[in-house]
Amino acid sequence: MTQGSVRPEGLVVASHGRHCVVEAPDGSRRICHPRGKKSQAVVGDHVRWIMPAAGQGDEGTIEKVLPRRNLFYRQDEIRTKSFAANIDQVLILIAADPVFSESQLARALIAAEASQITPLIALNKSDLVEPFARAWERLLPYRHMHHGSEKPHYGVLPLSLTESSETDRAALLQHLQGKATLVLGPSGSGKSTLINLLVPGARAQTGEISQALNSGKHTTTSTTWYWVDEERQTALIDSPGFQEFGLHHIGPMDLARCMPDIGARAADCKFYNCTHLHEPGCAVMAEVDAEDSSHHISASRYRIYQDLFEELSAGPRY
Ligand SMILES: Nc1nc2c(ncn2[C@@H]2O[C@H](COP(=O)(O)OP(=O)(O)OP(=O)(O)O)[C@@H](O)[C@H]2O)c(=O)[nH]1
Ligand SMILES: [Zn+2]
Repeated sequence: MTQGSVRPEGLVVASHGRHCVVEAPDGSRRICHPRGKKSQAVVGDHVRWIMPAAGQGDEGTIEKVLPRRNLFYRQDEIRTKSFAANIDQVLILIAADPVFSESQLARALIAAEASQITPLIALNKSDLVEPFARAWERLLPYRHMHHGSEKPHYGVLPLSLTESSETDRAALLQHLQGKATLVLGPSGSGKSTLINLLVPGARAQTGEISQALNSGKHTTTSTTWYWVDEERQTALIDSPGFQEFGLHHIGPMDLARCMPDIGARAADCKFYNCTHLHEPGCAVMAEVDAEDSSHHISASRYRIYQDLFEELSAGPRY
């Protein structure tokens, strides 16, 4: 068998099962297979790859996945699912309608903290006045979360992607410029609207890729990388899987560290190994719904902490 030619570093821009699409520095794209388990790549990976030799088809081979700066993933009791590698931030897109799940939002934020990736929250559909006011109110603990410094811990951005699309496009671009941003959000929050606003023709691109990957079958790729600009400096990564956000890779005792409002108080607990569930002298419990305190922890945030602590402490069910 003749050897194919080794190509310069490539970027994985889509994945479907074991197949993926690799983009060369010149922008050309090709379907690739991993050579073995170790070369199994995810979207955002930089890879060393080989083009097929003449007469050996047109699919390339991934030889090596280069070291990752980070990997954003979720984990349930059985398996790990990767969203993407080497990303700069996670944009969590929720909306005034459908009503968002605070628990899902908290889970995504915890996963981002655990991977040390900056999250940004955007609340869409500000044109739906009353539902928006309610949702904005529910985001109060997130808008006001501080961790020592004056600057809020999380950016929270109001948007109306359909009603004031041009203004919001500009506002969003300020946050996205020069970065690779993973977009996550529940169904109906406006992810497709957002991607089509920033990447005209995204739909067509996805269609082509999924068609190539599945040789014509109408299934969508699981994760896709889109360039926003021609210079290929700003990217959006679209990925499903927000609904079942397992956090089994996080130990219960690491949970407080990944919830900044709770973590900020934990150092003042009487016991160094306080679980903040029942201990005397717990500084966290003292702040739950404390009306006139700057260290206020909302009742809903504390309930999410309790539930997650229990979930992450439980052994495997099988
Ligand atoms: N009123 C209002 N509707 C919006 C806004 N942005 C998006 N929508 C509508 O919300 C609906 C859902 O938007 P999509 O972009 O399809 O949502 P999605 O997150 O991609 O949903 P899935 O494909 O199910 O994951 C569509 O009917 C949009 O037109 C907005 O700012 N205001
Ligand atoms: Zn405590």
